[in-house]
Amino acid sequence: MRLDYLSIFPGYFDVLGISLLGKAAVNGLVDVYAHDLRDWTHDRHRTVDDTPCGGGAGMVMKPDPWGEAFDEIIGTEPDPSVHVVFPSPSGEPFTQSVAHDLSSVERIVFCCGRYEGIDHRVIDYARSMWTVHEVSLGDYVLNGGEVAALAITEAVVRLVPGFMGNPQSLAEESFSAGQDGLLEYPLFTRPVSWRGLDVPEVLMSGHHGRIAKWRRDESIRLTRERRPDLTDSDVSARH
Ligand SMILES: CC(C)N1CCN(Cc2ccc(Cn3ccc4ccc(-c5n[nH]c(N)c5C#N)cc43)cc2)CC1
Repeated sequence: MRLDYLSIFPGYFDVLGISLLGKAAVNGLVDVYAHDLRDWTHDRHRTVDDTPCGGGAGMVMKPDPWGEAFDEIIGTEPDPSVHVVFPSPSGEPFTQSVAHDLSSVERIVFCCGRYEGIDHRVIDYARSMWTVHEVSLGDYVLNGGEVAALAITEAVVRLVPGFMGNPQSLAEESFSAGQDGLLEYPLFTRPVSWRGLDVPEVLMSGHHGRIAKWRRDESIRLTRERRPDLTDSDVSARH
């Protein structure tokens, strides 16, 4: 998998050389390339923004540098196998399902906007050339797309076959299909007693059936309390 990042702050992506992502890069599972959008400007100030047409607050990212960067980094021929991700506050929700879909893609280009956003023609042009995902991490406001691109990267790359040491741990996670969309149960490890707080006895019983039931009940309880949106009527009826 090749990952490209276009940003006026390419240094954000230095972190991808650390920890698991670093290992994936070393193992050749993932190739990471960060690019400074200003390298495709031609004025002395390396200008990437301008005032919004029609007025309004803030600045908008000019289309020209993006187009020239696309030409050099991706190419000038349409190729639907290239997936271009635009993090955006007005994007579709980024979900585990989208992460799963992207984990089997060979090439992803992340376009990280700043200011009030990117001239919409850039996204329209990208849609005419590649497979585009305009996605939002959630209903809160970031200053740009870089942090979102990092989060999306981690969610996607950890699903790439061969990346995680223990693929079984992926199967038991929240939001993965295998858990009926329920939140994960509480986790415990040694010591059994810690600052007057004990591990639930059932988990030390060695009775696998009771343990499985306790975990399921806890997942249902937590999901009903914290994420009623995840419990549809069918799921509620089943539990
Ligand atoms: C009326 C008019 C003046 N308002 C102007 C501000 N608009 C919202 C607005 C707010 C901040 C930014 C900053 N920004 C630039 C690129 C960019 C990419 C992603 C995100 C982002 N924020 N939150 C997420 N979950 C995101 C994701 N993924 C934020 C970004 C861009 C846009 C709302 C309308």
